[in-house]
Amino acid sequence: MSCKSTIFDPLEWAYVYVLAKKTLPELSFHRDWDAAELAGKYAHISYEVLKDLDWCCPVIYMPPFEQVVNGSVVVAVEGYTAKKLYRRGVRADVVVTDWDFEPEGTALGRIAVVHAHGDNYWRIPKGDYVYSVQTWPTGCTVNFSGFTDGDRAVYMAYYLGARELTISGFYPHIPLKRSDEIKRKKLAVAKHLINRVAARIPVNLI
Ligand SMILES: Nc1ncnc2c1ncn2[C@@H]1O[C@H](COP(=O)(O)OP(=O)(O)OP(=O)(O)O)[C@@H](O)[C@H]1O
Ligand SMILES: Nc1nc2c(c(=O)[nH]1)N=C(CO)CN2
Repeated sequence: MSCKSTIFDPLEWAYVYVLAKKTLPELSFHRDWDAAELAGKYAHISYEVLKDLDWCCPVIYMPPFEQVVNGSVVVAVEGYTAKKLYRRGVRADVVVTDWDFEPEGTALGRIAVVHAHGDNYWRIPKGDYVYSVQTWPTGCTVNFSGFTDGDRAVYMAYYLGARELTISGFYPHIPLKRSDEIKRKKLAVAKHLINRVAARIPVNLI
């Protein structure tokens, strides 16, 4: 398989990145490029493996999800969610993760999309993963836009051809894992970005 770096919509990414930096100046964006370079060295699988799936109408499961519904692709946001789906008898087709919420659950999915950023790149493993970045992509990495795992999964589905999508469990008012100012601001960014995609295709929130 050919392996080239890909960015779907540089203008959208520029919008997202400005928004994220303005909202969350406490994060280490100055190390995002180091993260992308490392991911570029790790990456040997193109995001194109994702094109083998039928993206017409995916379901994206966020960590607090309750309902399981039919869809053409099952996307789990974080290993935690892949585990939760597995316990309900569902295998994730894709796990979108920045490797910090029960990452061992990533192995339960078929394809993992591992995000490298300036506050995690020393923790992400080298493996048979698709690597996403939040800089101009390098090596075999991909920039889908989006920021947190949840909204990045939504952008990914949109760019891979979703004509409509369902999100199960996006409850930003009930933060999981921890509830601090950074988490609340990240979830507010996620909500804003999901709404941007929802202006382009129908997004059902359940
Ligand atoms: N109520 C919720 N609580 C937590 N995450 C949610 C919720 N609803 C949706 N999500 C999505 O699930 C992802 C969970 O990832 P995780 O809890 O690891 O946080 P994160 O965004 O990686 O931030 P941090 O690394 O600072 O904890 C979030 O990025 C967000 O997109
Ligand atoms: N530099 C940096 N980038 C990120 C971070 C983070 O903590 N630091 N968290 C994200 C997902 O929530 C997405 N991108």
